[in-house]
Amino acid sequence: MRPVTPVGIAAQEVGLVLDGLDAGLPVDDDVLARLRRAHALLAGLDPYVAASTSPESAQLAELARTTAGHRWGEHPPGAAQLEPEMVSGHVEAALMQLLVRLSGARRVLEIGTFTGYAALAVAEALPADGVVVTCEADPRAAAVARDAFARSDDGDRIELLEGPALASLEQFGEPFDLVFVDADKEGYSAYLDLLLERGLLADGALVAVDNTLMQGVAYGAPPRSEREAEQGRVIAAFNERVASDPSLVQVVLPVRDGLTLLQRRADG
Ligand SMILES: C[S@@+](CC[C@H](N)C(=O)[O-])C[C@H]1O[C@@H](n2cnc3c(N)ncnc32)[C@H](O)[C@@H]1O
Repeated sequence: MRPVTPVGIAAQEVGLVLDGLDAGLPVDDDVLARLRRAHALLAGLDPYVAASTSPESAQLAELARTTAGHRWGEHPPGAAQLEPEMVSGHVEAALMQLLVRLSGARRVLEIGTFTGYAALAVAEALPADGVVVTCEADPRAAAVARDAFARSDDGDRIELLEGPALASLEQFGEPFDLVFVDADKEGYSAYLDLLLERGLLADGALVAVDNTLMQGVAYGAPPRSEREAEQGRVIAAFNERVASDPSLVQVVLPVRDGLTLLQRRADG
């Protein structure tokens, strides 16, 4: 079957170039044309997806700017390095907003707030009596998010719990309609177990899990650091656990760094 996706076509072009180079063929105009096509296919993808997606609100655009410009400085011992690239951002948050509206969710849980972009996006899409509970371990990120929520008309629908998410989850009693898992990758399996075992998922609840492609390392792309290799192994193990659980149905969307949508089977 010939590839039909932009990424698949780009991979085929680069593969043909590599085959030629392995066979000792020269870098001629045909090779350069294939590389240029592959580059155009890949480089244009994210900007085109963003440009074709509904624009973010003014308050989300402002939070995106604040996040991009924030200087986190030295991280305290034991805390992870925070960086602007952690933000979920426009396209992924637009998808979360659509999921809120499609599912009719009223109670949403986010694990991993960072500066609050997705929480604020979800709050925008929730009905007036909806609530998003968001968990953040790092006080520096929580402070930026709290400030953004305080300045927003949608902020009164957001409850920010500061501290390790696992401890917060253990205190919840009421189930959620939609959960966005976007914190430490090592915790993903424990979060899912807890959600399932403690009855924190309402009937038909949807769980969206971020970074399930882990920059390609999850499916075998060579890692650029030992940290990346470890994160790739953790996410690959999580993906296997989800795929081998007959009580779940799931789809992995290649949105941003991969977003898995999963649900307990109705008869599971
Ligand atoms: C990728 S960012 C989240 C991005 C956010 N969802 C957004 O929409 O912009 C991951 C966040 O999870 C937080 N985090 C890491 N481990 C955590 C834990 N055990 N409990 C709660 N938050 C944690 C990090 O401090 C970081 O702010």
